[in-house]
Amino acid sequence: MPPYILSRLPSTSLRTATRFLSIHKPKHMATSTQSGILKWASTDGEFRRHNSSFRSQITTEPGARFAPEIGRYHLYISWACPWAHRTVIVRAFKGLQDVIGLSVVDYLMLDKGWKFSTADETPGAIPDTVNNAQYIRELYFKADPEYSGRFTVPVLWDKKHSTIVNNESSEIIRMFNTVFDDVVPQTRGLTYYPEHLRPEIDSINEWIYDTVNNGVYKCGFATTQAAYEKNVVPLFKSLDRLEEILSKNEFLVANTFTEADIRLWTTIVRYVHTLHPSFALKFAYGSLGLTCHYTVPNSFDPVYHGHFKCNVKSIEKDYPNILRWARQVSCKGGRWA
Ligand SMILES: N[C@@H](CCC(=O)N[C@@H](CS)C(=O)NCC(=O)O)C(=O)O
Repeated sequence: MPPYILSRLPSTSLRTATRFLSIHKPKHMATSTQSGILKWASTDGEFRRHNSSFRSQITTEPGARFAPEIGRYHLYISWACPWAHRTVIVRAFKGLQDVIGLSVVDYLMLDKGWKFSTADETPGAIPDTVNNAQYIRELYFKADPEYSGRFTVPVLWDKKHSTIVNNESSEIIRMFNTVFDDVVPQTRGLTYYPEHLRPEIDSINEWIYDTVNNGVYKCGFATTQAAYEKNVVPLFKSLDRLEEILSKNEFLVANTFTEADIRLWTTIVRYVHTLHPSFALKFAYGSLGLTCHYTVPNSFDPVYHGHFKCNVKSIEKDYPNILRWARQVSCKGGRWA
């Protein structure tokens, strides 16, 4: 096993992180010897996210190729994925469970990428009853035989044209937010992207995406000390900034619960060991009619703090307002289900 990259920490603030660390890089993290689908970093050691390839929209415009219809679309997610997690939350908040089908891949991703399992093999998994695929990659090739990008979740599938509509979570949540309003009148007008707050939401999303949502990946998948340090500092600056915002506000934008909260929450919830499982499971998942089996009580997904080594500070100990907000968002899930 290669020596753990943080053993060469230069600055005092970063050095404090070592008290949280194990001394070896976890096996699943990218190394320069990894190849193929599990190779995350570029040759300079930095993780660079690829743009999502399928960017069509479901719209209510007359003659639209992808029109909102009950039972026509299917969402593929992984419970392990914060991007996919956003989409399944908005699907639930907007009451779309009976409108858009759901498949959940196995939590484990190996050489062929995300795989489907039965619930007996992996609790929480929901096989692909639409395409009968064994791996997510099959959907990409069905939609485009020449596809050469990554095989990511979420995937929003159109059964009518047998193709992928969109595989970009930020766009999928925007569609779910409004486009089915005529077919699900019960949640019409319930919006997580209110018009008057859009500039503020867009602006906060932008830096949170770069330094927090994607920032944790840039730290976790870095294969050099330099690449790690370049990204861990902005990540914690942003967490400090969020702590300040949340010390004065209930939610991120205008004291209103918006998509900015949902987008941040799915990252933070993977960060915190002590967001009590009853909040996360019962409120955020259970009462939404969903079950999250990949977490177990008392070890709430420690992926970023532990595996990704984003551990200069701890949310539990150093960010009381982010923790308070994260718990509150979990409760919102229950109230709105
Ligand atoms: N831009 C995409 C990113 C999705 C993404 O990166 N998903 C990860 C899981 S968290 C994935 O499926 N990765 C598989 C791979 O890159 O091979 C989105 O926001 O929807």
